[in-house]
Amino acid sequence: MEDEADDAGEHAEAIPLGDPCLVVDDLHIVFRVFGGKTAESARAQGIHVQDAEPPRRSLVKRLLGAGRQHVGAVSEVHAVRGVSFMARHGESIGIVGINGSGKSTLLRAITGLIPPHSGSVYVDGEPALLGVNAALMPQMTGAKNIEIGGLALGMTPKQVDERFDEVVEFADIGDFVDMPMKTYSSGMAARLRFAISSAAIPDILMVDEALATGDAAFKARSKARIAEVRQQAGTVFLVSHSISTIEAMCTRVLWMHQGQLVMDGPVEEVTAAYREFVRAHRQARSGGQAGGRRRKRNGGGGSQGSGGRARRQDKARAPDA
Ligand SMILES: Nc1ncnc2c1ncn2[C@@H]1O[C@H](COP(=O)(O)OP(=O)(O)OP(=O)(O)O)[C@@H](O)[C@H]1O
Repeated sequence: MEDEADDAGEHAEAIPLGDPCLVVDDLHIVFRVFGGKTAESARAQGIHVQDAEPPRRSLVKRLLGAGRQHVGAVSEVHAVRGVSFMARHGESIGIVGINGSGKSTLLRAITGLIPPHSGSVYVDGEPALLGVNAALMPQMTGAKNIEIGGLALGMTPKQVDERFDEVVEFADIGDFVDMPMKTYSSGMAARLRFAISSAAIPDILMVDEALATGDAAFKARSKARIAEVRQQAGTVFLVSHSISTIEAMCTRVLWMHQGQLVMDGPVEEVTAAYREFVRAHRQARSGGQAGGRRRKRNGGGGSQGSGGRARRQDKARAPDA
């Protein structure tokens, strides 16, 4: 969680809301992960992982594979767990949550990039979304990606042509537009994704961390573009670790934790609760890490003296526990 001085104190303007444009009903997203290590590290982060049934193999495959060692386990990462909410035309909805809480997965599921394991996503109209982590081609130039991305969003070749210069200017990538995207910094790529995905004023605009990568001028342009989308009855979803950006650009906030929606409400209410949670989470983690480092030093054959110091620290911390 970061606070950006540029945004601090700003608030998104409330506009009259339209009819529902999106209903997410008891949505579950499950990823199959091959390899035991991934499951272990995910579990260590508090992510809900369960061992999956091994896939049924055909007789031929079983015979060919006979004698081979089974490498790693198949596990399932339950990334989104029973999420339900409704969004209306004109809303600007922020999604907050610590790393791995399921924010991007939820957005990708709304765009239709990931099929639900169970539950449903209903969208009013055809969602013309380039989506989160949009599949722009790293080996192609920015120019080619603007063309392909624009067409994928439903623009005609003429419209792509007309908006080309505006997209380049918005993304502020200058001459890099003629370079392959793999040469871009992550900030440049994120700005270009945002510029392409918002060029056609989509019904639903998904913004995943793109705003964290720009300077104050890019943020101001993005804010104006988001306002334009909302004015034209579009809906905006914004994932950001910057609470002040969420406060400046959103009218409602969803808080995800371990794949679940733990809070959905007005900006001030949710961000206040989330700030408090993050502070406590950080304190718990820094306490845990300090303990971990201490244990490692002692375990590494440290002198009697350092072990003594560690024990005294533990005693001093005991009343807090
Ligand atoms: N393609 C995938 N295959 C397997 N697991 C995945 C995949 N994509 C995401 N996950 C897992 O799903 C969980 C949710 O990930 P997600 O990227 O949605 O979280 P996030 O809240 O957006 O995180 P961050 O803030 O770090 O971007 C994580 O445990 C992640 O490891």
